[in-house]
Amino acid sequence: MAARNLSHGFEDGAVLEDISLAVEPGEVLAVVGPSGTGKTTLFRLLALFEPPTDGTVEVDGDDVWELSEARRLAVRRRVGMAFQSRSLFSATVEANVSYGLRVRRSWGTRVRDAVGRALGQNGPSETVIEALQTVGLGDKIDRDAASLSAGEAQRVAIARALAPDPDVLLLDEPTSNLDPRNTAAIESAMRAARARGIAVALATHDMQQARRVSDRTAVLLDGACIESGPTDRVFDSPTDDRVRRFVDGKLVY
Ligand SMILES: Nc1ncnc2c1ncn2[C@@H]1O[C@H](COP(=O)(O)OP(=O)(O)OP(=O)(O)O)[C@@H](O)[C@H]1O
Repeated sequence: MAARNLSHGFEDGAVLEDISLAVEPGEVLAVVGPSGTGKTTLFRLLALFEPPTDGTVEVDGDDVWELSEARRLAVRRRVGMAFQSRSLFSATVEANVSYGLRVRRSWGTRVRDAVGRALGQNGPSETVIEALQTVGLGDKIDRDAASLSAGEAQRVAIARALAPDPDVLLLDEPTSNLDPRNTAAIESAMRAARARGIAVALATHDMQQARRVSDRTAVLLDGACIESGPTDRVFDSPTDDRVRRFVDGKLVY
C-alpha cells in the first residue's frame, strides 16, 4: 500500500502536505511525530475512510479512489486496523475477534455456522484462538470485553484486526498510555504479523518504539514528511537537523 503526494485539509486549513510513503508485505513501517502532526489523519486516509484532498492512495498499483465501489470495498476488506478509540462491543472477547470473520464469510458457511450454533456444536474457531494467542490473550476468550483492562482491550482490538489475515495492518498509537507489559505484547504481535507477511504500518509518537519494532521510519512534522528511510539509517545518521535533535533528545515533544 502506498500514499503518493497525499495532501489533506479540513475547513480550517491543510493538515497533510505532499506525503509519499509505502509499506510492503512483511515489513513494519513506523510513522513517528508529535501529537497533532497529522498521523491519525494520514492513517484514516490509508484506511480508505475518505478520499484525500489531493494525491492518491494506491494498492497493487491501483489508485483506490478510481476503482468501482465494489472493488474498493474488496480492497478495504484486506486492510485490518486498530485505532485509538475503544472500539470493542459489549459481548465476549470471542465474538469481538470473530466479528471480521463473520462479515467476510460466504453465505453457505454462514448458514452452516448458524445451524451449528443452534445445535450448540460450534466452538471458537482456530483462527480466533490463534489471533488471541498472538496478542497473548488466549486465556481471555470467554471474557466479556467490557470487563477488560484498557491494555487488554487494545490487544483484543488488534487480534480482531489480525483474525481475517489482512494484507495490511494499520495501528494508530496502539500502545499510548499502556504499561510495559501490554506494550511488549503488542510489539510482539506486530513482529508476528510481519513474520506472516503482513504489511504493518504503525503511527506512534514514541521514537524508541519505532526504533524497536520498525524496518523503516517516516518522520512527520506539521503535516509534512521531513525524513524517511531504513530505521537504522534514520536514527543513526538523520539528514534533517530536527530529526537529529529529536534522536539526540535535544528537541522533545
Ligand atoms: N475532522 C477534522 N476536522 C478538522 N480538523 C481536524 C479533523 N481531524 C483532524 N483535524 C486536525 O488535524 C490536525 C492533525 O490531527 P491528527 O489527529 O491527524 O494528528 P495526530 O498526529 O494523529 O495526533 P494525535 O496523536 O494527538 O491524534 C489537528 O490539528 C487536528 O485538530
